[in-house]
Amino acid sequence: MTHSLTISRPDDWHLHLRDGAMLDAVCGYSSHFGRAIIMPNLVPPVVTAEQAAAYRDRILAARPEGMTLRPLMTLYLTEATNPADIVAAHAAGIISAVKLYPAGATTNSASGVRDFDKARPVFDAMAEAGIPLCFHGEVTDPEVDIFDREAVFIDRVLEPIRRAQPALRVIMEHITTKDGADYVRSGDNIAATITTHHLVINRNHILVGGIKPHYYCLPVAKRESHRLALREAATSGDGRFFLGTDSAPHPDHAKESACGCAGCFTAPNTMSILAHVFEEDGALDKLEAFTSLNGPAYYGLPVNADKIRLVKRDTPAAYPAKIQAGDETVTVFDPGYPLYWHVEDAQ
Ligand SMILES: NC(=O)N[C@@H](CC(=O)O)C(=O)O
Ligand SMILES: [Zn+2]
Ligand SMILES: [Zn+2]
Repeated sequence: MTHSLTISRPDDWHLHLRDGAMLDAVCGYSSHFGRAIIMPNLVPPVVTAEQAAAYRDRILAARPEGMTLRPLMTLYLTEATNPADIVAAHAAGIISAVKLYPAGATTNSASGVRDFDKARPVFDAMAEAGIPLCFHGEVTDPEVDIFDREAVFIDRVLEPIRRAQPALRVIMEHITTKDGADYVRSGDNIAATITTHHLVINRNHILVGGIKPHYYCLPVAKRESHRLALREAATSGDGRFFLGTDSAPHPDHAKESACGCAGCFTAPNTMSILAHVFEEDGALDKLEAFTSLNGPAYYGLPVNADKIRLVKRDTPAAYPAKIQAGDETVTVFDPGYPLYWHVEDAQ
């Protein structure tokens, strides 16, 4: 039996496209998406409107022929960020959001924020201008267990910031816990992205039977009960949860290392995996809300006017196990099962 489903073109509300040869190699794999929030954690980070505009132009130039993805740019918040610069970049249409990395929390986050009080003037200006703030929500305190860092971030950092500035529009990026999902449901002006891979893997996938570097990302996947809580949130249709793939390519040599870096590259098979996951949970009717409706509603943008079609066939969808990026390879996320949902453009 062939099933098919036509949905508004999805958006990716959290995407790493990198730069240079890696950008050229990965950009085309996000072609099913209408728009993507582009993460600013380049080396050096994207901290000025000029850098964001130049990066946007490099992304537009890297799109293969016929690809329509519109990059929505972000600025990387540092302790030196001037509130007026953010407001001006947003008013000029150069940026759609600002990204806050706690210093040292994840890949290329060394220039992030250490003392959150220093960013209060930025939070106030963003609240007034209605600019969304995306958080990598983990504390970096070495005393806090890595599996607890998201939950502790909510209590120690996010809740005090939101209490001081309730009008700030917050997105908790890539939530990995039931705590995160529950917190998002508990208030106003808060939403969360959920990645494809956190709907598929728990921490056993990373550690049982040998260490699997290609399943290591940050925040690290948690125990099964948390994965199930994320599945419930994503497939519920609740407008506060939407897709941010966090597709984060790294060269294989950097991941398959004694100190392997964090990130899963999911762009090539994300929509096929999501259709599989939503079908498994009897929630295919909620897929469009998660991938195509809830994100634009929270960001105050229109839903994409065009559509894509997902077709379930008897033969698995083909995607590469690895891609070439310059003289390096990048491994594509393996969900561990064949994917029968194929993605097509629809009229
Ligand atoms: N998610 C990851 O594990 N890695 C991301 C950074 C991030 O989103 O935290 C990356 O840039 O590689
Ligand atoms: Zn992150
Ligand atoms: Zn990310």
